[in-house]
Amino acid sequence: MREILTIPQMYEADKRTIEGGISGEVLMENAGRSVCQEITSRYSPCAVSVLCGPGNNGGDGFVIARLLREQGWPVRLGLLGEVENLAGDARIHAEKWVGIVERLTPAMLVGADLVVDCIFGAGLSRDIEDDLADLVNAINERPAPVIAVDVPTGVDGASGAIRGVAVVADVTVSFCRPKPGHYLLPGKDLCGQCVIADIGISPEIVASLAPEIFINGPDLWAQSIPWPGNGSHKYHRGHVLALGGTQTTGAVRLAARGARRAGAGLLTVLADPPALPLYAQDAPGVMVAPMARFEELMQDPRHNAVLIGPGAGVGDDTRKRVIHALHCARACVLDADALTSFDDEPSTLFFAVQGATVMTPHEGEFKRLFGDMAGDRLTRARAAAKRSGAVVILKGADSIIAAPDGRVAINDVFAPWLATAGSGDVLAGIVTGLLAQGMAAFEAACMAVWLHGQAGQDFGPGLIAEDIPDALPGLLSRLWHSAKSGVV
Ligand SMILES: NC(=O)C1=CN([C@@H]2O[C@H](COP(=O)(O)OP(=O)(O)OC[C@H]3O[C@@H](n4cnc5c(N)ncnc54)[C@H](OP(=O)(O)O)[C@@H]3O)[C@@H](O)[C@H]2O)[C@@H](O)CC1
Ligand SMILES: [K+]
Repeated sequence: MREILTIPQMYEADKRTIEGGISGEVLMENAGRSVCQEITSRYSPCAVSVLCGPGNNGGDGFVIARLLREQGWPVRLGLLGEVENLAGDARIHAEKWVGIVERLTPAMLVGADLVVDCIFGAGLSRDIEDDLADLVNAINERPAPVIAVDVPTGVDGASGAIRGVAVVADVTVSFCRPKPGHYLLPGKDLCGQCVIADIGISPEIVASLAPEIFINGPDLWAQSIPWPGNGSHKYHRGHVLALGGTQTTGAVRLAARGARRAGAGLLTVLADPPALPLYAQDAPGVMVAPMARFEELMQDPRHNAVLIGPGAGVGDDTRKRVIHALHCARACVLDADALTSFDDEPSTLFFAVQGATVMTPHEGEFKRLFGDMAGDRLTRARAAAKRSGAVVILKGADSIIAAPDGRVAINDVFAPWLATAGSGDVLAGIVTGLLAQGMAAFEAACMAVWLHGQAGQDFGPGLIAEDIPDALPGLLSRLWHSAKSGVV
């Protein structure tokens, strides 16, 4: 279940299921029952207030209220608007509710031990304002736990944006597959624990929608990991050229360690002669060569992956080296200064992309290179990948990995410890190390972001960038043992 459905895909899945013979009324019953089961498995019977909106999210609420009451729970139900104005399946289920329908005001919260938020779901179409905003704030001010149905009211399911105000939920129960808003910030933080319930939409129907958005994880790329075999030698595992700075050497030293720990067979740092001893002394397994030999070394096809950016310096020299590396069609990872060097002429960079290329901008670098694109991070990363022809890793707490062919993954880890100097350099190194071993660009980028995130999550507080490469052997061992036992 790594697929994420967009909101239009979810409506289409609903439609195709109904065409296939399961009625909308039954889907809504299934949705309500799944939420009811989550509630009864987590809480003992207590006073519940079910808050219903005027659409099908509210319709789910009528089912939940009825089923909880049938099990003896004390339930109050409040509706935004009148039952007469409800339509379709929501109307059908509203008419099965035999209790009182109260007005939806903050008075609904008085005495509630548990709140069920069914005000707006996938159909949220504008900001929440006025009395409704007051109600949402009142829900958030009270200590009673909140179960959100589909998405917390106010969270845009497509983007994770907060439309005015939003409910802070303890648990969110959504249906069939997650939506982007469950994984993109800030929405992700408001969902609490996210549960995805099966309401009868078949995997075949989901597959027929050809989902392109995924939660990043081993089942997305583990099959593509190029594990070495008995007959492998170091050249089978690739030879990285990492272009190092003269003044700033730490960035490439960190990146080099990341690339080597990720499995690159050999790694040569190119730098101006005064800096070479520093790189050589830093790690005995690293080779060094003067930067003046870059073009000559690029003629040897065994040098199959190039990292340019960390500590490279912004300007003409970096620009020329990037264009040369891209023209040689080697796997290229472009980070930091390699991206910033093209702020004034991004189309020169995009035009030169031809082989496996991964760009790793953070928000600031992204904006400078791709300009002020419209939309949320997911939409912008996808547009940037299409435009540049490269795999784009838009770094952040919810890193997005987008391929030019439309595939995109959202990373799902909690690792704020990674916000530390040098962490991005290590990530760029890990991507390069995986590309050097022949992994395809999208899979390598996804795996690198996952390894980086897991390293941060596992290590926890106190992490410094140097710790990330050293956490890789443990993570890779886990993946290796899973691969050997056939479990992903
Ligand atoms: N698809 C499926 O597979 C299944 C879906 N199911 C459920 O259906 C839900 C989607 O239902 P939905 O399409 O009726 O949308 P929903 O979220 O109820 O809201 C629409 C209403 O809200 C109103 N409104 C919107 N924003 C507003 C604002 N800021 N302030 C004020 N009003 C605002 C909007 O008004 P309008 O924009 O039309 O003026 C309209 O009246 C989905 O989340 C899931 O829970 C399940 O039953 C199982 C199967
Ligand atoms: K909701």
